[in-house]
Amino acid sequence: MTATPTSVLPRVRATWRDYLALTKPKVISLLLFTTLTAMIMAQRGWPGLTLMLVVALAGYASAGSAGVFNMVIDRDIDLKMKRTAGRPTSSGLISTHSAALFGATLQILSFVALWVWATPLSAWMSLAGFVTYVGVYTLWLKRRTWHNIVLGGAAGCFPPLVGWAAVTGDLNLFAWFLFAIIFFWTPAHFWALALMIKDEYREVGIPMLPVVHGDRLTVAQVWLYSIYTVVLTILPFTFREVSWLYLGVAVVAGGWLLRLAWRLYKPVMAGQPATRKMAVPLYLYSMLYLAILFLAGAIDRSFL
Ligand code: HEM
Ligand SMILES: CC(C)=CCC/C(C)=C/CC/C(C)=C/COP(=O)(O)OP(=O)(O)O
Repeated sequence: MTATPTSVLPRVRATWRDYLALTKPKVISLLLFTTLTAMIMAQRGWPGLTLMLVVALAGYASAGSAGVFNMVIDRDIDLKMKRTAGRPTSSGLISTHSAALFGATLQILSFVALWVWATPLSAWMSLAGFVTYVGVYTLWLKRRTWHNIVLGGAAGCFPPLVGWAAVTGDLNLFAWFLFAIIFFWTPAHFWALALMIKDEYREVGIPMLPVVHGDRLTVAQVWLYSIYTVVLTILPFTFREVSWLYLGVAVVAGGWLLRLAWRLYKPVMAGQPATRKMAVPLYLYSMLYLAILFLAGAIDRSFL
């Protein structure tokens, strides 16, 4: 009898890598970037290595915990989509019970760490992000309405508030601007992606905008939200919260966002179906754009 190579046997024991995968590390990297740069903006300089490390670890744990619960709740639909079928909660490699225990532990540790070593408000903001992602987006809206990512998208806006509150113990108008920038940015980020994977969403019955109202309304919404975003990013300059460096970056990087959104909008409005190739540039650039903008804000408020 010939032995079966171990690489083709189904795995029965989860490793730390599988638990790490439950936390959606790539998505969190950008969420955390907005948290840490918001801390620098709040401090108008370096807030200290210890506080940065505490917030980075606790922020990871909180957003990671949200990702874990999202994968527990959505394990049925995740299993039916190619992109997500291999998730440990869908494949059964990690049981619902173990995943929920892991997620709850992360959330409790994060809340306590932020409360004790940062500020209570930062702990509440992080919990609010968790509740919005798991409760409002995943449990309530995701399977019900195409507005899911607009309202539920507020979850991804909390990380800068966590960072700001960790430094100042408070939130001001500029901190809420950072929240609003991500709020208006999310549709361009997500609906560009939704156009790329609309067939998968259709098959599992998730009412994302391209599935329920088609490509034309989607690109029109993406175009409108891109305009709102760019206008909004310029406003802090008028309040003298930031100076010329940030303004220059916001205009140039925002101009590029509008260019890519327009290049998606124009052919689709002219009657062409939105293809994956048409949507990829905007989806990929959306992430770079947000990173550049927050980095520019941090540099501007530290040195100018
Ligand atoms: C409701 C709001 C949002 C929705 C529905 C959404 C949805 C998604 C989805 C489905 C992906 C594909 C990732 C994968 O296959 O694992 C993705 C990728 C990504 N998202 Fe979002 N997103 C949202 C908000 C955000 C926010 C606020 C950030 C950060 C500030 C963010 C950062 C990223 C990053 C960095 C990726 C790339 C991950 C990769 O390459 O695997 N997203 N998003
Ligand atoms: C401060 C704090 C705790 C914030 C947490 C917010 C958070 C994790 C936002 C990320 C948004 C995101 C990955 C949405 C994808 O969900 P999806 O279910 O549509 O994507 P999927 O199909 O890949 O699971």
